[in-house]
Amino acid sequence: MRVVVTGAKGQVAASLAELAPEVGHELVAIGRPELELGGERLAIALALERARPDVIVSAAAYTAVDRAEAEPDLAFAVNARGAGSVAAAAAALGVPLVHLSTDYVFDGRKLEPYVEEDPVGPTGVYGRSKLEGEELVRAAHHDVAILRTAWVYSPFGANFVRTMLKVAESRDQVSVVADQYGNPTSALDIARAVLAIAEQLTRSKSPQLRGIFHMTGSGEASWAELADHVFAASAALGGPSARVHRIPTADYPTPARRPSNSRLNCQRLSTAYGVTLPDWHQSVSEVVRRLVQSN
Ligand SMILES: NC(=O)C1=CN([C@@H]2O[C@H](COP(=O)(O)OP(=O)(O)OC[C@H]3O[C@@H](n4cnc5c(N)ncnc54)[C@H](O)[C@@H]3O)[C@@H](O)[C@H]2O)C=CC1
Repeated sequence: MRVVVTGAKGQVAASLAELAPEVGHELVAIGRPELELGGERLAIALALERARPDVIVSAAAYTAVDRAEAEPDLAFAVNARGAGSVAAAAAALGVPLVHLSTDYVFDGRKLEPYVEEDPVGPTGVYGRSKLEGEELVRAAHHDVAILRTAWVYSPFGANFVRTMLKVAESRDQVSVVADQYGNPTSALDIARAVLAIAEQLTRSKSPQLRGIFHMTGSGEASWAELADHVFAASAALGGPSARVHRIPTADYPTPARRPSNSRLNCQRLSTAYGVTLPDWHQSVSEVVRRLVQSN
């Protein structure tokens, strides 16, 4: 299977590039300048056509949640119209599309984990732009699995786990928000799941495999609990660690308001695809091991 992923250096794209050859798939990652999601629809279509995909994974996005509040036009150009253009290109090529979306389409007021049918209500520009992306993707192509994931970390790029390890190199204590709950998700696990999903999409036309699916690491955490585990795993390997000082969201004001509960229920994915991501503790330990040992 020849998998074409958008966003050459993103966490998910980099994880796919690492894994695909190991499991016998060809991976072509295309990023800027060849593929500019804020650019013309025709240019996006031509770049994807040249890559000759059997399946397209739409992983590139404007992911700077706080900066998006000051750059809504760019966030919507990339996450909404750009995503729609990728879907239109997949439709024109007659290939399935795996599109990544986010837990931040929800407002966080539900007390239980969100299911796919729950009403959406993004609290910021990033979430709104990704939600419009979902809608434009579905309007452009029927052969699509939209995967909403969350709290992504990996050995690559910018993410919370890497930030914690970096901060602990110079500080004994770090203040971390303790009243937002979600599902930490390793991009390495996303990559494995995306390939399994893409394989099934290329083989079967079943409507059960199409639509929106929640896909996160198993288990839930607050940011403070995640930080605790990062430091415990790192300390066990002789890496940097710090004490976690728990603070409420109110003490850590950010331009974008984040949902206090963005936990996702992933049952639908498991039923349709037989795919369940590993427990987050285990996956965080693996990423921390790689980061500490590469230092
Ligand atoms: N990082 C996270 O915590 C979460 C991410 N997601 C979604 O998962 C997907 C993958 O996320 P990550 O790999 O973490 O993202 P990332 O931020 O690591 O990578 C995004 C990639 O998109 C590229 N990109 C940005 N603007 C572009 C443009 N105008 N044209 C072409 N490429 C552009 C960047 O260069 C980068 O390679 C995204 O759709 C994101 O919205 C969903 C929930 C949480």
